[in-house]
Amino acid sequence: MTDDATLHIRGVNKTFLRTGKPSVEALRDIDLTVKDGEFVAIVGASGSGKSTLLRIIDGLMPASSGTIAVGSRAVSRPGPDRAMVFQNDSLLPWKTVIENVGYGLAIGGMARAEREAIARRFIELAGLRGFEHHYPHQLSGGMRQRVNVARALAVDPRILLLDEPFAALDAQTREIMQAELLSIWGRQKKTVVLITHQIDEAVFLSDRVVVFSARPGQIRAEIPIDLPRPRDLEVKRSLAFVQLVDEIWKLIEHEVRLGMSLAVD
Ligand SMILES: Nc1ncnc2c1ncn2[C@@H]1O[C@H](COP(=O)(O)OP(=O)(O)OP(=O)(O)O)[C@@H](O)[C@H]1O
Repeated sequence: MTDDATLHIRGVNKTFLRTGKPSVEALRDIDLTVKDGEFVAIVGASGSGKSTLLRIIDGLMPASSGTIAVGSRAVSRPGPDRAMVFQNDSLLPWKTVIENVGYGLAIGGMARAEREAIARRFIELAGLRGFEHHYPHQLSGGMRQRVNVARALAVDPRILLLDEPFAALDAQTREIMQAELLSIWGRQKKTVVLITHQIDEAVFLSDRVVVFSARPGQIRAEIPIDLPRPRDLEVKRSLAFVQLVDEIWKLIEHEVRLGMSLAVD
């Protein structure tokens, strides 16, 4: 496996062909490099192809054209170097927390004792110590989403792909999760691509915010976020933070309005 976890997205296009209906051009000419250890957030109108791009990066779906590489290695299918966290928790309801967190390792063939030891480490990191043998239905939404994040981290991916991971949470839980994610990332230094509709979440977490145009998704702007790190929730009250959120909102507002008028049947 390559040591360099830089993500290279080159000339990616995606058009969905639909039987009996017009095709949908979702992505056009996406070129993006996410450096090893960098945290990049993607924001944009609904339907601008953000989730499609993440699925292509993860290898769940092929691009119509273009390439994805991690370091010098081209990727076209899911692999242990990338892990995805979805908006809705995707836990197995019949498995306990420790079994869910160790699930990716079990699939990889790791023996029980070893994978449980690793799972315990990530359960602890996610602040879930004491809940190892609970089932998903015994946890709150925020706790389930922490299990999802722990499960993604347990396979030790070089690249973490987060598709609106906190969208289903209430505002306070979301803020706590944002701070937790930052502290985990501060220790683990993964390459991260986060999709979010919350501009303040994008600014708070990332090194760079990429703004997508309305469909077909194209990169409209890239805004470096030069707020000092480590960041805590206090930074959200600073003038620099508010100005960045405002700048990005102005960029995206026009695209959001356009996106509303482009809904697909
Ligand atoms: N399997 C598919 N078949 C046909 N069209 C699709 C398919 N998946 C996505 N699309 C279309 O591609 C476009 C991009 O969808 P995508 O989910 O990537 O957007 P998004 O930016 O993630 O949206 P949101 O922010 O609402 O989640 C949309 O118009 C969507 O309807």
